[in-house]
Amino acid sequence: MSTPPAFPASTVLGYPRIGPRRELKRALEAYWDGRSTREELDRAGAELRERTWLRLAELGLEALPSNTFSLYDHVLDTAVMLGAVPKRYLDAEDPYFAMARGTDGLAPLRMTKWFDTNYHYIVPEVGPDTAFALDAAKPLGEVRQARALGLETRPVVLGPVTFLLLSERGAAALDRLGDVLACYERLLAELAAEGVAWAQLDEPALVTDLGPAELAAVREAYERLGGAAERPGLLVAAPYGDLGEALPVLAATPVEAIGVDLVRGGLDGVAALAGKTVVAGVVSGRDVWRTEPERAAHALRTVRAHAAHVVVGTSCSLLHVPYDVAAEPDLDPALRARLAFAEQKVAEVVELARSSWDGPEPAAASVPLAAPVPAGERAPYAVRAAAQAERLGLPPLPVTTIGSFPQTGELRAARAAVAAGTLPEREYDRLVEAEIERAVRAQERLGLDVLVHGEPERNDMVQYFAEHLDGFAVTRDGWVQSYGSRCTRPPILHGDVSRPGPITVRWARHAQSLTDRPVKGMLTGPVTIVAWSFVRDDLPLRDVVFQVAEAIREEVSDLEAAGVPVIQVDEPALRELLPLRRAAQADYLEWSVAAYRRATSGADTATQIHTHLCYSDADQILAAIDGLDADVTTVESARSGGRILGAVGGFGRGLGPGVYDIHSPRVPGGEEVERLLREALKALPAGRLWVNPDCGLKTRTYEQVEAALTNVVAATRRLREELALS
Ligand SMILES: CN1c2c(nc(N)[nH]c2=O)NC[C@@H]1CNc1ccc(C(=O)N[C@@H](CCC(=O)N[C@@H](CCC(=O)N[C@@H](CCC(=O)O)C(=O)O)C(=O)O)C(=O)O)cc1
Ligand SMILES: N[C@@H](CCS)C(=O)O
Ligand SMILES: [Zn+2]
Repeated sequence: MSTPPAFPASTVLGYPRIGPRRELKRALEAYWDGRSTREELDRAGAELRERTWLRLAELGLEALPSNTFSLYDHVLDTAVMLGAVPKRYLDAEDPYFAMARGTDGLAPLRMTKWFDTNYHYIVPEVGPDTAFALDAAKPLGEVRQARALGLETRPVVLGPVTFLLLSERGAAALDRLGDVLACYERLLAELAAEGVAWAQLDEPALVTDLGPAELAAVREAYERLGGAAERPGLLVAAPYGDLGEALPVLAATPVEAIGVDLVRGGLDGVAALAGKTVVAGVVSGRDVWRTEPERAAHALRTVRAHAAHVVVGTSCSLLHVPYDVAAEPDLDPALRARLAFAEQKVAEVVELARSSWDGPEPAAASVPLAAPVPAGERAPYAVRAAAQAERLGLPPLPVTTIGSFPQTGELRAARAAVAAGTLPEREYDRLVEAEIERAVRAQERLGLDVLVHGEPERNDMVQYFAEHLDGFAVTRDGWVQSYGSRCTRPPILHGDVSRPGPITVRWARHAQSLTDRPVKGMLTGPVTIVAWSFVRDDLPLRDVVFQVAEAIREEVSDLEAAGVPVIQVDEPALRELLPLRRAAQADYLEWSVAAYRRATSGADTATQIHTHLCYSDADQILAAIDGLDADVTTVESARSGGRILGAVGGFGRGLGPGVYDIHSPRVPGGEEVERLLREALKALPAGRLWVNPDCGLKTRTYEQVEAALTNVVAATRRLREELALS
């Protein structure tokens, strides 16, 4: 191939795509509900892309990315582009959304966490029979759409090695590397024929620990793609950490440009970048803090000393940060002045690219050493189990839910009205109480054993707590995509955390007053609260987590004092924060488990502590989950094909592997639930098995939930009878 033109001076690796006012969410949900057509959905997507490119150009960004838009998920887009659509989806009315969400007769593909973020991707299935065949319509279409606006773009595609490593079979799927590379070669040829100057292949898997076979795959992939006769210039981007041992391997291939994360990754290996264009990721895509210009300039100077050409960029896609600080007039001005969302980060990239990078060396980072871990122990499990059995008197295979019941439009609108000052708080509280009663009565009717209040008062399981703790700020419109059309507004943890007063007690007490059955109080754990917030960086993360743990410990104590017999402390993000490199994992697991125990160990022997994990490969951290010492652990299992069951044999306490995939609008039949329960009974003694959905029910409707739980209870009763007879 001929030498590509010089890479322009500034770029970002990707951009938010949900829309500044969540326009994509509304367009998707209208299409799924049958209120709009596929053409209308596509038009909404096209408008969002157009707005993004025009705004990035207006902000002065020199190299614009394309194909960073997705209707649901970019990993799913890549599977479709490569023809990796499992046969069972081909006849669905809309195979793309059938894979993402399932249909009446068809379960969706698995969904799990994207590296150490709160974004979730759809896990591709790649088998020996997958008939790879390139369909480049999406990346080509976006290049053409931008060109019609007079803008040249750099298509961004997930790279072949990460695509295969993230697929169901993981590293074993590298046996299909040759066929996948043939598709990528064709893609690059089609992009070159279109006149594209540069393409970006994202390879975040390269910042994880790679063995010899995986490193050989990196070498093979980029030797082959770099050697392709017809192709654009190639930028291989490695966000979320340090390239480590993959850096010399990648640097030795003919790719012209490498994108390095200089916020999370260090500068130690930069000498290996000699002769390359380096997209220096000095502006963080993972936090909302302004970039320190001295630190960024220092990194840029260091890279310049080695690289052939330096481009100022972001550490990763800006997908993980909200659009615009200017949309947040309510934030305290002193805090606002410290913040940068996507628009501000683009402006920082542009400004750095225009500056000379001269200036003083930055002051050494001064994060204090972590404080010692406070301890806390409960009575041995056997003692607790006996006391709790006596107090609760539950049947075998107790049925419970994970906490949330459907969030209604009425509640959401009421919360918006309280914020706008058009609905008095007292009226809102009455509405919440009525909703709690509705959830409690539904659970009694359905025959559940441990009830929940349904979380109707919560906008989100993290934001709600942030709103009631000191040390946090929350945003009005700081939405970030979590999966598909679902978004969160991560709170900003900027000061010391403390609890001014009880947070959940009045709602739990109200629920318990309505029923004789035990009600489970519902709290979010310290790791998850911190993981799903943007966190101050002047303290070790573990100290911040322990501050939150102290606040949750106080809440546990107040719930107990109010007579709540079961308390669940959710930690769905425990796996998410696991460092990507093994060397750092043991330390993290030690302090994160200790923080959970600090939050829960004040509980009385007869108070049953539950925890819950979902959306991640919990089987990989089972020892740590055991270390949480919760009396009962509920985990996602239905959506992930029961893979957790293979690992739970030695698990010593109560366990509820989910039997209902709450992500999908589809309702599982009684036989399906019974089959999943039988599978669980092969892995666990009946005395330890709990019956529950994969996760909370807030994204579902009452109609779906009641139908599904009817089937769950019926299947459980059949098995209870069988167990009693045997
Ligand atoms: C369980 N999960 C969670 C994760 N992260 C979190 N922070 N929270 C979680 O629960 N990660 C892992 C999993 C899966 N991820 C998600 C993420 C998000 C949702 C979800 O359902 N999000 C809702 C938004 C929730 C919220 O903040 N609601 C507010 C505002 C509602 C709203 O849209 N208001 C309207 C006005 C009101 C109206 O008239 O309707 C508006 O602003 O325009 C609230 O309830 O008050 C979503 O819809 O995306 C689930 C799982
Ligand atoms: N208690 C929460 C946990 C979600 S991970 C819920 O039920 O929504
Ligand atoms: Zn969950």
